[in-house]
Amino acid sequence: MMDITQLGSLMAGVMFIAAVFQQWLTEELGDLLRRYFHKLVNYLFPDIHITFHEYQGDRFERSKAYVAIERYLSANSTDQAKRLKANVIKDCKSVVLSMDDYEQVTDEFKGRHIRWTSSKNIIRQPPLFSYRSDDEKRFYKLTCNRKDRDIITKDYLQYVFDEGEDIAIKTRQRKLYTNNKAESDGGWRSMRTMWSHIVFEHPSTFDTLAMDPKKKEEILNDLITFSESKDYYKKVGKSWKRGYLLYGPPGTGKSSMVAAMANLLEYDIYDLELTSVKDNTDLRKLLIETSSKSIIVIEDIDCSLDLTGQRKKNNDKKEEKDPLAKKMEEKDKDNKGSEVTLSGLLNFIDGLWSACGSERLIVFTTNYVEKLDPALIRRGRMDMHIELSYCCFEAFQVLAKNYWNLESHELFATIGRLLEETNMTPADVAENLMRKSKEDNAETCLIKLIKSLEDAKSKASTDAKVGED
Ligand SMILES: Nc1ncnc2c1ncn2[C@@H]1O[C@H](COP(=O)(O)OP(=O)(O)OP(=O)(O)O)[C@@H](O)[C@H]1O
Ligand SMILES: [Mg+2]
Repeated sequence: MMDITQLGSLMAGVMFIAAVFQQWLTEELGDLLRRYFHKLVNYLFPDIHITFHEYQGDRFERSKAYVAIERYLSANSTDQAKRLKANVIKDCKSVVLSMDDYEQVTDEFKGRHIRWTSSKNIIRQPPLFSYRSDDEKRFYKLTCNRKDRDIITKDYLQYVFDEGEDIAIKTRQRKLYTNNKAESDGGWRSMRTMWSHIVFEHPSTFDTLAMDPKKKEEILNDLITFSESKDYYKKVGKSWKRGYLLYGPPGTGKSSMVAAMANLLEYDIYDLELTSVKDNTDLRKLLIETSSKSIIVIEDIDCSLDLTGQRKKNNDKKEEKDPLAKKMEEKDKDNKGSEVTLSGLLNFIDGLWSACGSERLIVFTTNYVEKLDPALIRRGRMDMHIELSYCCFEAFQVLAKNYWNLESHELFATIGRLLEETNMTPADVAENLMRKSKEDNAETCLIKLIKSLEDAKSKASTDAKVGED
């Protein structure tokens, strides 16, 4: 027979086992129930929603994601929407349509369906201290199936953002920037941007550029390869930029080529006037403010600064200078107004800061390549050296086609011979071919050009004779 104590222990043991079993059952059951509950919710509500607000927090700037989505939807899905908003761009030259509030469009990505809705929240009481005066908060809502969540949030959204950025680049108005001396004078003014800009509209293209066709083809290929090599530059660990040195006599098309490059790749141009830059710090500030997809051009680099001299000066630093010479040097510096040094410029081109933007060309132009410090133009800094020279016959043919739509003419042979015998810049040839009065026609202009070439030839031979004497 069991005594009372043994019975009590047995009961306690049974109760303990029952409690453990009950807890296990609840957990298992709970898990099971939870799983079924989730399944039921997924079945009843299979979609997830992601919202993208136009403004995040109280920021003044529109959210980049929202703007990219807006552009993407404008380009791809507006034909589905019934109510559209019109945005006029490029000085009323084109209209971009975007879907109006509370419109809905659908999209498809790798077989998955996506729904986009444009919507807005009306804020009853706008915050007291807000940059924005509007009391409407717009947002886009993306709806997709829960099971597509990963592919949509990773691949699809990245695709939408990239497409949005591409559209922005294609539809933007390109700009020609220049650095303004007055803006970098210090004080409150230095807070403002140091670049000022106008709309960039230059008609020069590679088609209108008169030069040796082989060389032109080589430059075109180089530029196109560069613009398509984002991944390659990343792979080899180089920042995505390329330097071009354009050299040759005045009027051979250096500036025209910079414009043609910008038109080909749809880049902005930053025309950097080095003599207006106070010092290396300002040069770096200017660099930081430039955007990607741009050409930074320093024209007539040989005249911009005494860069080679500057280097020499640094080398003689240790020598004791006589006070008068020192004073003269300082005065000279004041007159020049710029303390940018060669090393500052080299840093600008390929120092660490130069990687702050990407897809950028740096172009130097000069009439005197031999005057430049070799450090400035070594390969890697100026990757391609392009000589623009006097007009050859092929270059003349391009100009004849541009100015008179002329492919051939009996006078072409004479012109070809004269161009071989004398040096004339494309600018001068173009000047002769230009229509200046109503009486001018292709033939009168060709005759005018022949006359100019003959004059130039006889002038060159008299100059040579004088030189010999
Ligand atoms: N290679 C060229 N092809 C077509 N047009 C040209 C060419 N070179 C010069 N021109 C014509 O001459 C004008 C002056 O040329 P551009 O300003 O490009 O010369 P540049 O080499 O930059 O001269 P500079 O060294 O004086 O700055 C251009 O507006 C263009 O009409
Ligand atoms: Mg020029």
